[in-house]
Amino acid sequence: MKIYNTLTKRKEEFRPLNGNKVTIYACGPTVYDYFHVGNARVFITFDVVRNYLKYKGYDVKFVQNFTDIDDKMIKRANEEGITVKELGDRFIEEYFKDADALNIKRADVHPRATEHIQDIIEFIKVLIEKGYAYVVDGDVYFSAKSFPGYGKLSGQNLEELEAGARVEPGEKKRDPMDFALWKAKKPGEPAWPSPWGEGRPGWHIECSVMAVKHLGETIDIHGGGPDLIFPHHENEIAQSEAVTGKPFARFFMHVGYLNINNEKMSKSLGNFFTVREILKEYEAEVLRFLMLSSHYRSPINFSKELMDQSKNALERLYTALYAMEHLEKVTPERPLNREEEEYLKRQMENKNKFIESMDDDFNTAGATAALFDIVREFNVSLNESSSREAVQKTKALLLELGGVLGLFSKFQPTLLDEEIERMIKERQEARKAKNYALADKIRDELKARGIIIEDTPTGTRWRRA
Ligand SMILES: Nc1ncnc2c1ncn2[C@@H]1O[C@H](COP(=O)(O)OP(=O)(O)OP(=O)(O)O)[C@@H](O)[C@H]1O
Ligand SMILES: [Zn+2]
Repeated sequence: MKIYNTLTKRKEEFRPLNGNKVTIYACGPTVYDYFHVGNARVFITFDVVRNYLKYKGYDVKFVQNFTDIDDKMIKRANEEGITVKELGDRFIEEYFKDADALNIKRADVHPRATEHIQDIIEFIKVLIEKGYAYVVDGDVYFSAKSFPGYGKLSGQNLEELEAGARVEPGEKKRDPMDFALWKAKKPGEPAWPSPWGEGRPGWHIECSVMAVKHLGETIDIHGGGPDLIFPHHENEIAQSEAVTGKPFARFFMHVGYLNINNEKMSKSLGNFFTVREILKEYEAEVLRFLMLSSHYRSPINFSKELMDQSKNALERLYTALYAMEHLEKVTPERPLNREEEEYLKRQMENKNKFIESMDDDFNTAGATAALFDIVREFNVSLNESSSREAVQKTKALLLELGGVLGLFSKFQPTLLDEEIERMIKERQEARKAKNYALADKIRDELKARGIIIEDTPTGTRWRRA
């Protein structure tokens, strides 16, 4: 399969470094607020990348960090009158709520910067010993010019970079291109002891340290949003390769911008929707589907119209799934006839189309188109007199491929009457035992599956919505 590599600016054949193992590190959120739809694009993209590599049989280890100490964290914690730790704990919890709703699975490791301070200090010590970093009044800076490959990711040379660089007030670096590894404590800021005095780590160093610690000196795939190419990932490369002397990441993947009115959705511009807001109006899967309908590197111009289009498209897929579910119950169990065998061959071609699309730099737009081809083929070819096997195989195929994209999490096979009765009995027992949380959960689950229950003085009654 091929992946577009920002390092070489072209699609390259992907093979893992170590046999069947694939290591992926994605830069995660700064946890000072709910995440917005632009951030969600990155998380959903890497969730799909990971799913697909697993589907292909790779043994994937995926790490996504939480940046839980930086200027934004400190500012927000002060505004709210809480500690940076409390702020981080709160928004990590909120991150998981939205991620769960969007069916973004947990990473194998979600390291937090503040839990790696000692590792960061050790890493910086090596950089100083090797002559890549220097100390000024309790700050430590990385000297960009000391690292020969500096600029290789963003494709800029030192002169171009120098023209864009400046020294911010309060920074004591020798050269405008240098960047902070360690920042001396300022009044009112959280700080940790270090050989250079109390302070806190810079942003770039945390990812270098956590990636190497959890995934090894060379990782297969490193990624994030488009604004991370420079300086964040450029700096990560410099720090990591200066320490290890090995290539840091073999492939860099960068997601395209999610825009609104053709401008980057961002907190600082104020033109953003949080995922939490969107979920009040739409099923989470609609947002996920919207992201998948474009190639991950193409820009997306987010709008209500686009959400509505995605909603309709997703509904078409669900309608087909429920039609398959129905046919599966009423069709005769008999061997496939010739036409049905031909039909299943055409569906296998659609499956191949899905795989070819995904093999081509995770082209989810092509992959979702293949799902619609499967549905179209089903709609014209099968009916109540078709062989049950043909229906079952179609449904299994659609669920398998949709599952790779993280879709159809809301698909629930229809409940039989006796299953409903059994769940109602369980709920009654839970209520008797005063386990109201479980009782409500059962009621909600029934509701999600289209069963309405009513408690009456003579017992609980139910009906299908
Ligand atoms: N509009 C966007 N489109 C695509 N990716 C984005 C967008 N905005 C942020 N990202 C990405 O989301 C991830 C999480 O970033 P982070 O939490 O630092 O964002 P942020 O700084 O809060 O966002 P903002 O850019 O809105 O200030 C990063 O990989 C970042 O590149
Ligand atoms: Zn990072």
